[in-house]
Amino acid sequence: MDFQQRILDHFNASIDTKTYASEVLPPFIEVASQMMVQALVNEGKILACGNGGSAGDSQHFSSELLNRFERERPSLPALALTTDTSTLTSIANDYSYNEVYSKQVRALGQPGDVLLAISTSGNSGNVIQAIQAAHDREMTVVALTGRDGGNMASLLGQDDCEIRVPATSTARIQEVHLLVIHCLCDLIDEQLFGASE
Ligand SMILES: O=C(CO)[C@@H](O)[C@H](O)[C@H](O)[C@H](O)COP(=O)(O)O
Ligand SMILES: [Zn+2]
Repeated sequence: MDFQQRILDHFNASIDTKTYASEVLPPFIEVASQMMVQALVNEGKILACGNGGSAGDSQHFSSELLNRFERERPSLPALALTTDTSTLTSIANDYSYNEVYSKQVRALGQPGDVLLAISTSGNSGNVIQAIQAAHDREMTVVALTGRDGGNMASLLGQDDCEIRVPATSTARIQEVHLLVIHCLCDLIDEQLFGASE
């Protein structure tokens, strides 16, 4: 096995996916950033959820709002619903794993908040139910998806925004999701705190 070539194959596939995504995603990323800025300006917050690597992305996003991205600025209200193991395990144990995020959204979400729903397949049941709960709470949804958008895509309304990575590999989709998250953080700072040098 030629591991050097295998590594290069990963790098090249990731580069190709990002190049293709750069041709289709920027307008959706801008809209999503505007949705988030509107929530923050109106004293709202952003909740984030996903599974596996997307749980990590949820926490990556919330930490960059709560702490900072690349500039000194006040903390911004964001919360990853993926971290409280007592809450997650009790809901999964007492009800269903599909409800681990939706029950938190129903408790924490307020009208005007945004849910960042992350799923490479668009078919994770707990993320789907989180979207339904967000709509019930009069929240809007930014969906980070891939493939054909899955069942999440058909749940989204005209006030929501889907950022769908044009790829099928979970790893390649996630690599673009992280770039999208950093674009969102940058655009939020630019709109809230002025153009950077
Ligand atoms: O990170 C990876 C694969 O790269 C995995 O942990 C992946 O996140 C898990 O299989 C998730 O359960 C996939 O869920 P989803 O992205 O389809 O919603
Ligand atoms: Zn991964």
